Amino acid sequence: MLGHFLEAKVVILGSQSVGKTSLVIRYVQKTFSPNCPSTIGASFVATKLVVDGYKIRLQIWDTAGQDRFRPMAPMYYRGATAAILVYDITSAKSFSEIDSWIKELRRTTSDDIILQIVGNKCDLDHLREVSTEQANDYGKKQLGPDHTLFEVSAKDDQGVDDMFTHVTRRILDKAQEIERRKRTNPNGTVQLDAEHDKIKTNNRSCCNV
Ligand SMILES: Nc1nc2c(ncn2[C@@H]2O[C@H](COP(=O)(O)OP(=O)(O)OP(=O)(O)O)[C@@H](O)[C@H]2O)c(=O)[nH]1
Repeated sequence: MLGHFLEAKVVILGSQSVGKTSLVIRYVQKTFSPNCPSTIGASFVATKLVVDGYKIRLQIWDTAGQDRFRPMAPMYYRGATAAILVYDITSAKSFSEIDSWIKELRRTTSDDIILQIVGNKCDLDHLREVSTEQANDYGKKQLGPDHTLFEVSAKDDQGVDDMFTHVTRRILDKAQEIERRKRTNPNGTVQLDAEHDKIKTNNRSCCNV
C-alpha cells in the first residue's frame, strides 16, 4: 500500500519573464513582488502540503528562462516527477516555446513524467495573445484529453493554489498507479523500481507537515 508520506520533485520550465519565480513565490510565500529579479541558473524550494489525506513534500525547482541557461535545464528536470510548463498569456512566442519543452522532455525523460501547461498573467486579459481555447486544444492534443489547462495570475493570486494542488493530485495518482503495477506485475520489479525512485514514498506515520 502507498505510504502516507510522499516526496516528489517538480520542475518549473518556460521562457524568460513568463512568471515562473512569481508563481513559486505566490504559492510558497503568498506574496507577489513586481520587481522579481531574473533567475540565474535555478533555485530550489521545498514545501509540504496535505492532499487527500497524504502528506507530500514537494521539491520545487524554479529554472531560469533566459536562453543562455537553456543547456543547464536537463540538470534540473532530470528525475523530476512533474514538469510545470509556463507561458505568458500576453506572449504568443512564450506559448510556442512550450512545444519545444514538450519535445525535449519527451526525448530525454521517462514517459511517466507528468506534464502540466500553465498560462500565467491572466490579470492582463486586455493584452492577451493566446486564447484559452487555443491553449486548451493544444494541451489536449499534446498531452491527452484529460489534460486540464490552468490560466493563473501570480499577481492577483488567481488559480495558483488550485494549479499546484492539481499537479500534486496527479503525482499522487501516479504513485498509486505505480504501486498497483508493482503489485500486479512482480516480474517488472527492475523497471518499476526505477520509476518508483522518482516518487519516494515512506511509511512514516509522523512528519513535519
Ligand atoms: N501582470 C502580471 N505580471 C506578472 C505576473 N507574474 C509575474 N509577473 C511579472 O513578470 C515579470 C517576470 O516575472 P518572473 O517571475 O521573474 O519571471 P520568470 O519566468 O521567473 O523569469 P526568468 O527567471 O527570467 O526566467 C516580473 O516583472 C513580474 O512582476 C502576473 O501574474 N501578472
